Amino acid sequence: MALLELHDLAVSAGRRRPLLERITLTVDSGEALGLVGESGSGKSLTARAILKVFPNNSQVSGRVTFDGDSVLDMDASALQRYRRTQVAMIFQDPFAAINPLRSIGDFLAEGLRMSQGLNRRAAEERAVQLLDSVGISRARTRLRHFPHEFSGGMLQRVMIASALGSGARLILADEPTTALDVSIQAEVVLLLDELRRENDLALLFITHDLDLAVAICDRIAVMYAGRVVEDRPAVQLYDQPRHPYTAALIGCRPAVDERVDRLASIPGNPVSAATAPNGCSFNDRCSHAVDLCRLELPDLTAEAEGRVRCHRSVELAETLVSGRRWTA
Ligand SMILES: Nc1ncnc2c1ncn2[C@@H]1O[C@H](COP(=O)(O)OP(=O)(O)OP(=O)(O)O)[C@@H](O)[C@H]1O
Repeated sequence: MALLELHDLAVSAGRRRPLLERITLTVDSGEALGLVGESGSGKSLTARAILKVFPNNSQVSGRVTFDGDSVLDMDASALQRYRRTQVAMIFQDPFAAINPLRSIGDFLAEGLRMSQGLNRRAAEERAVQLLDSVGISRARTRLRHFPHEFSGGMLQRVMIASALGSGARLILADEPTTALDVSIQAEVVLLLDELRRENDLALLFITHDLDLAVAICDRIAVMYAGRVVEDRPAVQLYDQPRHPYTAALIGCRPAVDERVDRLASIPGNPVSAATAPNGCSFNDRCSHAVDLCRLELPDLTAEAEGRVRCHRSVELAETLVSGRRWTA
């Protein structure tokens, strides 16, 4: 049984079309799943659905199951326990996710008291250990510091420490390095990756950066306009994409060994589920689209060790751009 399972999840917020549609995904214990797609594709909504957080007045159908328990059926106290002890979220901007008026020590200790039931002294000792484990020196002194005395990278380390301390089995990381200085993004991602492996944690890693996802994830689900369009082992998906959108994401990355004057982009604009065309949502940007693609939404079907939502994926398999051509 998967640790986390989303089955046929749909979320509508009073619009003509659902914001999320037919989302079926699994994450096993200790597995890292990358959730990749352009802005507005529904990545963050999916992550929030795992915590049973939905837009106001939304209609929700389908299932979210964690370790066999239905998250959408949890009452308030079960939900609170689940959010405190089973799933930890790391957000894009750590400054926005932490109370600026409380010390780092108070922040960590409060989490530890609530999730682990530790008393004040034990929580402080554990907080020191946790800061050590995420590479923050002079940990005991640092506990008395306030968020504004930390850099973004350091504060994101604190968030990782807090996630580890909660005992969560699944970490939801929503673009955890986007708000950080480029020079420290890699450090934070590597730390998250290392600690996740050491502690055998599952990870849902949300990013628009396919390269990053391939580097640290076992599997990748690509989203487009509120739907999953490809979900396959990371290396296979990168080397031999089966959906034209995945191939387009790979194709518009700059080559490592090329001088880049201008970043390539996929022609057309990303669409949200609400504005997607009929049939395959990607059809108006896809150079391989045929009439069928404009008429009928393809199913997400089992293919190439994963699942792909494209009428033409099998016949295009040899044609689509591969990530390999960039890896000299
Ligand atoms: N509270 C809300 N009410 C109505 N629509 C919403 C709400 N939150 C998000 N949406 C819409 O749902 C779609 C998906 O949003 P989501 O934030 O999940 O995208 P994303 O893939 O995470 O994008 P980004 O990379 O920019 O964060 C967007 O079209 C967005 O406008």
